Amino acid sequence: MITVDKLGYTYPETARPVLREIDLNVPSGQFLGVVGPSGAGKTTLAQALAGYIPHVLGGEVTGRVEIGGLHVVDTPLPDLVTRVGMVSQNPFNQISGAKFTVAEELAFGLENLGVPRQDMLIAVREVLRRLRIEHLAERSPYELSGGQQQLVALGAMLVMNPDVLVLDEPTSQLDPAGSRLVFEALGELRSRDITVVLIEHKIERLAEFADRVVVLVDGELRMDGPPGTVLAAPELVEWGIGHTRFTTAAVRAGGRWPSGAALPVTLDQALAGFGGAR
Ligand SMILES: Nc1ncnc2c1ncn2[C@@H]1O[C@H](COP(=O)(O)OP(=O)(O)OP(=O)(O)O)[C@@H](O)[C@H]1O
Repeated sequence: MITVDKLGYTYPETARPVLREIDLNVPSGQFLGVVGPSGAGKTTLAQALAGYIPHVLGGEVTGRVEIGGLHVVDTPLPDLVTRVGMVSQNPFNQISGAKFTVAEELAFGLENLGVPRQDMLIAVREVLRRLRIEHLAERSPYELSGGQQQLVALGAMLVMNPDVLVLDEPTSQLDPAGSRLVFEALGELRSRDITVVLIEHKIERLAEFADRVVVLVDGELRMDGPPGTVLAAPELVEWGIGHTRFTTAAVRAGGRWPSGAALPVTLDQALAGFGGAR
């Protein structure tokens, strides 16, 4: 569970806060999507949730961020990493550099925690299977494509079984099939009560998989609600985020979209609406 209370943040050596008065409660097991235009503060928010802010990046934090009851500012990073995992935009930066194979890389975090070898092997095998990367197990993490590295970076977090997983565009380098696989794997985390915060430009995927979506604009949370409501809001166009193809089609269809029906954000909703209009 995540509790954010009036969070504000200013980077070191800058004057203007990039996060302002953010209030956000995310219950255990919820899949939250975060959208917003470039420069809105999404990555900064992710870093504040994962404790990189202020523990690595410094700067000035106001308000509170709590992860599972731990106050992030007061908790040393090594204590936070067992609770919250972060997959950053650039998977290459997440490779430890200490290991020769993908399987060893995935085991690295558990090894540091002193998890018995047999349990470690079972956990690594399970993650390799879930992300369908068994064939990469003996490869060097440095030889992989960007998309494959994204899967390994995600696997390295999944294997730790954190309470909260924060992901910053984890599928940006993946093909559609790989991207779907990641969204499905994240969707399954609900049943393990893991909270997922996903920053994502692919809003069609969020429409399909997220329980809730928040919109960050210029460091402020401007909208918060179910994907069907938030992603169809007219303001998203004005803010440069845009709509899904299904919403756009219904808007452009004019009178052919049933009057009074909510605009669709997924393919199924669009088919149901247009089918009903026939
Ligand atoms: N290390 C830093 N020092 C100073 N300012 C920074 C730093 N990192 C980011 N910023 C500024 O903070 C603001 C928010 O940046 P952030 O990367 O969080 O936005 P974003 O919504 O993730 O954007 P994008 O979608 O382009 O990744 C921007 O104005 C950016 O220039």
